[in-house]
Amino acid sequence: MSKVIDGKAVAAAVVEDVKAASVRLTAETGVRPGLAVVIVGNDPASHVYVSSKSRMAKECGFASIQHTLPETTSQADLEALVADLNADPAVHGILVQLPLPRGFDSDVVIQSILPEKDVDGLHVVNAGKLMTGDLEGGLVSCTPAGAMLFVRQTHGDDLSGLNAVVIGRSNLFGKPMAALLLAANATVTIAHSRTRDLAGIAARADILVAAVGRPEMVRADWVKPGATVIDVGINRIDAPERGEGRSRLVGDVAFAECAEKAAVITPVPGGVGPMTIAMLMANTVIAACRANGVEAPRF
Ligand SMILES: Nc1nc2c(c(=O)[nH]1)N[C@@H](CN(C=O)c1ccc(C(=O)N[C@@H](CCC(=O)O)C(=O)O)cc1)CN2
Repeated sequence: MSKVIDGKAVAAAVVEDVKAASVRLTAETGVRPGLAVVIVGNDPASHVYVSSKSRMAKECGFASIQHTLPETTSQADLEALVADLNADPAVHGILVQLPLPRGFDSDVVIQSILPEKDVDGLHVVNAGKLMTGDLEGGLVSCTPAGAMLFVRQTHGDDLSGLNAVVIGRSNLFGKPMAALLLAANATVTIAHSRTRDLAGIAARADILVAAVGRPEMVRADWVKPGATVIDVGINRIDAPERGEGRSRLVGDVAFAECAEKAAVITPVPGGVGPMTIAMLMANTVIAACRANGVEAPRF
């Protein structure tokens, strides 16, 4: 049986470090880190995530400003809000919750955020810094940064000689995760829906990362004995065994059978998910430190 990573505990430890860095910054400069969280529309899951982000920001001692906009907001109005937040010196981090409602051009909105305030790490400047191995100069996307912390805690900072396979090639996760693994000297393969022999490629991975959004797609025969398996999927499936109309969360990995073969594995829920919000707090305090000429903490 493998070691199951407790994402909530790791996230809580990150948040403690963020709080300490926030206190230090305020003591040295009188500045409180400021995080602006923007949500458009009524998606219930997005509202839950945004409330958690705002609550966690307050816990970290940040000034947290939530902008809740109706679905009828125009692209121009959203971009105007981002421009105001860019110009506000009390705001060090700007987060636009994704997905935006149909009709918005998310990419244009994300690229309108100043790179130094892009605490989601999605601006092309931050993506470019990550791609060129400049991990300290930019801001790294939160979920991959969290998943990478698990990998570093398991294998150390140098992954030389290890094969890593990332299944999924999204800008939000797959590509930045692959870049982080590469920067740590892993031999990295990005696999996706058009990859031939996905199972065979996955089975060669010392570090297998699944981010495809397909419930329990990764089966035991995809896992190399002794591998580290990081599950980034969050899929809600019907659970009639829990009663009529009930559902449950599962990852992209068939947890029970894969745990028999892996040395280390993350659960869903309680694995990578909680790290997303913790690393957002980390990025915000980093951005606030940099904006005020104070050495930024490393996570
Ligand atoms: N602007 C962004 N939008 C979105 C991001 C993001 O990083 N930036 N990521 C996701 C949603 N997300 C945060 O925004 C997020 C997803 C999941 C969790 C989490 O803790 N999940 C729990 C389970 C929660 C549940 O019970 O439903 C877990 O895995 O344990 C936190 C944040 C898309 N949008």
